[in-house]
Amino acid sequence: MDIFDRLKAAATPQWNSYVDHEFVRQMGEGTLSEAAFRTYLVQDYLFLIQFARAWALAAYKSRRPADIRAAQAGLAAILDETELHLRLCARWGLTQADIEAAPEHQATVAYTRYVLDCGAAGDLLELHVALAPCVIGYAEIGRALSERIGDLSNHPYREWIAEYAGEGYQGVATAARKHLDELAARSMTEQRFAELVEIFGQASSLEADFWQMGLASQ
Ligand SMILES: Cc1ncc(CO)c(N)n1
Repeated sequence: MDIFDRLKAAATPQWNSYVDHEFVRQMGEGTLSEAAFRTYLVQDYLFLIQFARAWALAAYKSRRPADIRAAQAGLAAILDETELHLRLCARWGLTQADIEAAPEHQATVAYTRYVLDCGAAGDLLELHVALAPCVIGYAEIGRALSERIGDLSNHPYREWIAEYAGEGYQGVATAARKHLDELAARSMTEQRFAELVEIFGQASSLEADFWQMGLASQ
């Protein structure tokens, strides 16, 4: 078991509330309303801007070049991801300026500032644990949806699912998971594990709240 599997096993209810959320189920079935998806996607763009800052903070908190590179890769992936959001929002006539002018929802503020605070108050391991549900979780969700659906060609959420199930994103998540494991092997003591489970569980619950924000908006 790597550290990610251990964290997941120790925070199973929070993890499941995130990856098995009703929003994810409806998206997979193609029944999710466009209004819910649109609210989610605009907020997710704002979320990604703050998460880019969190990955940049990970670079700042790194002493080793290998850790700086890992943070650089995470930051680049987050910025690339925003292209998907801008492309999909453009179809609704929303420009980048429109999206950036949207007020942040409380769920967006809560999750992003929680992670940034883990990075400000904690060490690099705490920050990466707070970041883990995001990148590794979406890779799991995307892959599970894509495997269940099979042929995505007529699916209303094909672009979103293909993005996270795609090789590029899967590779980023695999690298993040490996890096987290190396970092834990280097700097985690067993006494600290319970604290890290707290952080991982909290971040997973905030992910679930983020989906809920989309559902509640329709
Ligand atoms: C809320 C949220 N979590 C994770 C990801 C994956 O980067 C995302 N785009 N949005």
